[in-house]
Amino acid sequence: MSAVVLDGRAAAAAIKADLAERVAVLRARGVVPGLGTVLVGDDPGSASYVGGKHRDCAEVGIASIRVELPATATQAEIESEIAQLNADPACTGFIVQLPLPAGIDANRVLEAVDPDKDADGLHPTNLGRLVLRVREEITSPLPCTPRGVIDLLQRHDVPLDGAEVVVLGRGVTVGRPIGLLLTRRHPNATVTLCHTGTKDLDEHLKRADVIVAAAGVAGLVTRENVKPGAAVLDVGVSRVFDEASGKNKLTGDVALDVAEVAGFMAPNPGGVGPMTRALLLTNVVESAERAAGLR
Ligand SMILES: Nc1nc2c(c(=O)[nH]1)N[C@@H](CN(C=O)c1ccc(C(=O)N[C@@H](CCC(=O)O)C(=O)O)cc1)CN2
Repeated sequence: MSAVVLDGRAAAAAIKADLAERVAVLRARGVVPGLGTVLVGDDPGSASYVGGKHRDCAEVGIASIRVELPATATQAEIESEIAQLNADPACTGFIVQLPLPAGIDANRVLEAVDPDKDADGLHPTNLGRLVLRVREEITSPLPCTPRGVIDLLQRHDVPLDGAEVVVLGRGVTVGRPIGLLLTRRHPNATVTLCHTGTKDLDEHLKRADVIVAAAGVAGLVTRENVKPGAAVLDVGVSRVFDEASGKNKLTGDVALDVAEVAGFMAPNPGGVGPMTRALLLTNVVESAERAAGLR
């Protein structure tokens, strides 16, 4: 078997084309959506992700506001920049790029963001809304990577009703929120949250119809622990030394030969990453539409 590729680049391009039309409608009404980013420190990976977010903004007509602080910035300095973005009418949504330097309390930083401008959907109020009022449509920003994972599965008609879904990783951007969102959208999916400390991980993986691997451990999922026909989405990122180039290389959680047994596979790169970026823009446009009374 050779897996159907869950092509995040193609799906993200379609989402961005739709957003460009919606931004044009907003602009015609005098509303210009604006994404703010707060980047603290000089991590090249984070700088590159933030750069990508602003290129995406330019593509769909969203204005960009960039805040950059040195790695020595204090908690108070970061929170002061957040307060300014909260108050800035040109900024309709913003994010603080994670991870933050050691010594900064990321929870306090996330809590300082106005929940209505929380483009990452990671404010406690917005995460809490995933738990409450389960029979109502969610009208607040949603966490981007979980939303991207579910969108990619739905676009390819991967069955989720009654599916056994194993999420690998307990981080705040993917592992913890994805079960909350998935069971809102597909109440009959059974979601198991596993991690590097899970006993008998292999048994959980072998039972799964869908695996979302976000543990950040290179090659953790191998073809031996994947059920034939399962959907496997590689969201993990780790840097591994590459003998050939003498440099560190970005590597996912899923071994490449898993594609020989899986039914669907979201590769890394080219799978969920581009969806994370596209859904961030979606959150910004949706916030602007809500503020303009269009939703
Ligand atoms: N505030 C946030 N910080 C972080 C998030 C987040 O969602 N919000 N997620 C990650 C980083 N991230 C976005 O910020 C992100 C990571 C990867 C990609 C992506 O498109 N990756 C490409 C490959 C890129 C490469 O080769 O360097 C892909 O998968 O094809 C987008 C966004 C942590 N921080």
